[in-house]
Amino acid sequence: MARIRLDHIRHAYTPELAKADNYALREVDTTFADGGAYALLGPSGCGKTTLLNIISGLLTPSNGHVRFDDTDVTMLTPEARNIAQVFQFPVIYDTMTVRENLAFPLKNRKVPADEIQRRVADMLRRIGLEKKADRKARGLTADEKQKISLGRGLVRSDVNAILFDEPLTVIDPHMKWQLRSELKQLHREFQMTMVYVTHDQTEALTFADKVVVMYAGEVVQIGTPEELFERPQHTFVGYFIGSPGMNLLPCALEGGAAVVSGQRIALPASIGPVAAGKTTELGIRPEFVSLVPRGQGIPVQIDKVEDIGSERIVRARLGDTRLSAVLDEDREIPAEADVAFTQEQLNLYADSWLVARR
Ligand SMILES: Nc1ncnc2c1ncn2[C@@H]1O[C@H](COP(=O)(O)OP(=O)(O)OP(=O)(O)O)[C@@H](O)[C@H]1O
Repeated sequence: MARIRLDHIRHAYTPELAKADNYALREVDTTFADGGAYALLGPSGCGKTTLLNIISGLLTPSNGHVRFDDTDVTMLTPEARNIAQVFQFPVIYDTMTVRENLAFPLKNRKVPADEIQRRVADMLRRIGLEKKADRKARGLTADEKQKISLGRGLVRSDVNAILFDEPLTVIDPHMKWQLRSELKQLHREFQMTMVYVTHDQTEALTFADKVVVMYAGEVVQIGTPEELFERPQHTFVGYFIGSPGMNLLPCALEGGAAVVSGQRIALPASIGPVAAGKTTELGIRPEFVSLVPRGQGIPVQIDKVEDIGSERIVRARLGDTRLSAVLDEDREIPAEADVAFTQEQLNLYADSWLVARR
């Protein structure tokens, strides 16, 4: 497996788009560690597939270089890059049996027959198709065919990386969980470099060690699920990760406090200075907002309480600013309440980026 270096990558699909400064990837400069499991997460159109295709060699970037370890692969074809790919829809040979499909990439690489047999048997078990091993792929369901695609991607051990583009889209919801666990298990056992594109945060957070959050052609944060939850580097990450997302309250700064709709909220002393002229927002996860008796916190107007099983979401307004709180279901919710914030969990954003702590 290999370390993947994305060295100042930019991409515009046509020269005209480049001239108009309309880049699908505005600037990506990062390194994926050898043996890491990365998920590229972001909304439709943010550039995930473009970046994956640049890693695989299906696209050549307008600027920058791709390196696998110390080899510059920017101009190499996907075949020459020695990678495995799993796409959104099955790519298999319909006239071959399931077993033959799985053996195919190994035979191509001239792997010895006994090893092929062993690896294929292991993969059949992992994807749950042992009983259909000798059936032709043609007659199988879309779901089963996609499992074969996954198996074909995972069966080789000599690839530089395995790239997945929304591979579980056609898989039945109850099977998704099982296949995701199987992928994670394979990663643990064989430490493959995996890059997995998805717009589903559950999928990204459960699969990856590191989630690469993309927004408008840029990587806005790479972090563990905990890091993305606790210290979103950009307001988009706060909003996109978590359900409901982070509360973002437009604020002014005044002597160590944020002023939101006329109410002062003391900031942790460690939050660094902010240059004048920036647009500032206070970020707080709904999980760190609590309701306290009137007079003990900041007065809000409660609009709605939603029951979501073990928790309740309180929708409120602080002046004109909307705010959510997530509370345990057994917590009583007074008709009139103030809110209080866990101070350490307050994040300050200037022009959408997290203000560093000292
Ligand atoms: N062949 C193309 N020609 C021109 N523009 C393109 C082309 N493919 C993608 N784009 C544009 O590049 C941007 C990034 O697209 P990309 O498919 O990489 O996003 P994505 O995050 O993978 O989205 P999705 O989840 O919908 O697949 C979008 O604005 C898209 O419209």
